[in-house]
Amino acid sequence: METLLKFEENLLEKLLLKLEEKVEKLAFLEEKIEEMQKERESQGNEHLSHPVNQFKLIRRFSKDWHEISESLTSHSPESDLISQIKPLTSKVQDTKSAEIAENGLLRLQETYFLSAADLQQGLGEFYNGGMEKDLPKLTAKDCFDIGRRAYMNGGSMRVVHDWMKLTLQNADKEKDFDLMIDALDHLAYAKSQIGDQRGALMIYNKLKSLQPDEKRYEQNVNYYGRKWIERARGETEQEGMDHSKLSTRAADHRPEREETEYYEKLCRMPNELPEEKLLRCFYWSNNDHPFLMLGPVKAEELWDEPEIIRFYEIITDEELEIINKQARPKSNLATVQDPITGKLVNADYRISESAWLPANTDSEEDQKLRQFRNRISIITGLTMERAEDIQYSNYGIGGQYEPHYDMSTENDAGKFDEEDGNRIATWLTYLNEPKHGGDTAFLGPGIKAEPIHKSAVFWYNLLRDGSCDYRTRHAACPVLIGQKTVSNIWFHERGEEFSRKCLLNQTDKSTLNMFPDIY
Ligand SMILES: O=C(O)CCC(=O)C(=O)O
Ligand SMILES: [Fe+2]
Repeated sequence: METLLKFEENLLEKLLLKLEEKVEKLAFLEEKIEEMQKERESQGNEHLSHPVNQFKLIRRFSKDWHEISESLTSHSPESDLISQIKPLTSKVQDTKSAEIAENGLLRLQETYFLSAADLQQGLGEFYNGGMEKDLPKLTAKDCFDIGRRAYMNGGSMRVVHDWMKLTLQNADKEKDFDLMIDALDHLAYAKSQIGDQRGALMIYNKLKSLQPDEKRYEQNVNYYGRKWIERARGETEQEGMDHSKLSTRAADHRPEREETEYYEKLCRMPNELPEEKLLRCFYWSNNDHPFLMLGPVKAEELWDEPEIIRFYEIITDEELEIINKQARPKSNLATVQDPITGKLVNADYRISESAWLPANTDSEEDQKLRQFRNRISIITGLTMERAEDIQYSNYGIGGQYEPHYDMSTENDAGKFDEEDGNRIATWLTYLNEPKHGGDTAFLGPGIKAEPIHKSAVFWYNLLRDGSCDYRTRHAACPVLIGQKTVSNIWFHERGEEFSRKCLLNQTDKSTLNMFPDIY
């Protein structure tokens, strides 16, 4: 009996431990649910058009839902709920979506000259009349992770500094002591890098008093103390001064600085045309083509040399819907279960995703897409025979496309297929209209095309003698607010021998224009 009694005591102890564990887990889940519901409610009116909300949604899947799924797994590994959560959290983690989202916000900050506080406060200036309470805010941990990302990218320490300062202010309000220590540590380093040795010293002193066992703080106090004294005596130059502008890009992804700065400036500034520039707008029927005679297309010259033309209303709602419908499952997007239908649907949050639509079956949808292609062929006078399939792209947080040429240039290693020839022209359709940002910037003329819903821009990438037109270098500016989807069609040289005749003189203006004098 004594053994039995002892055994029972042991069992009770274990049961109690189990129970406590479960209660703790339940409390954790309850807290998570409350936190996430609160965050969802604070999304404000703008929901997913707001980059901060997009960022938060991705973070919930990479962090919160991951933790929930881990916690549930230890409760009941076979649960139905886990099988729904796991594939998505793993995909979000595998695709490094949280990192991409952090970089997206940093890119917006850099391009549009936003302060860390602008972003933290929910970009109020872009929401006319947007009430303060309707704007999504970044938490202390959000700020820390963004600042840490900037630090790991090896970008501007001024940016790291500002994010860490903001982290501190918010961690103080949220009473997150551990986070304050981490933020102070990074802030001190950033200060030392931007030449504020005294500031760094003061923070390390504070850290030393908070955590006396941490040897590194003591070493840093000594080091920065020495530096500061040397500087005060004029013995050393100010060290580690960060002269780089606001570069937040990862070191291995930093194209030519000068071009990047120019492109970012173009994105940031309003479109400006030289006063003397006379650009035309007109109805285009391509020399009274029977399809266009009664319904010519509204056209507008965005630039003349090289000629960049915008056509309005060139795609129907139905065609748009088909493109979206066909492209979504093809883009490499994570799938989630639709809570109403139970079917798997795509969660499109990625920075930029592309899909190719061959439109080569007998289905009604594909026939409609071929009709769209045919319309473009009639408008441009170019054949679709060698044109590429429709390419669909969807931009996410800070989604952009760095300056590039669409054609292969002399320097490209993998040249084009000789049978098709180079990409002679580009047709770029805007499938929707973001609220801010997302313009297509043309670096040659220094202008940009706003993404206007259902319009398209068209230009030739090659000169009349087949050589590259380097004035066509272009880029997609980061999307600040809203969503942007586009579709490209690239035409190739072969088959255009009669529609765009080859000339010996590439600079002959009268023949360079696609549209000879209209008037
Ligand atoms: O999305 C844009 O504005 C431009 C896209 C582009 O240049 C491309 O896909 O080649
Ligand atoms: Fe392009």
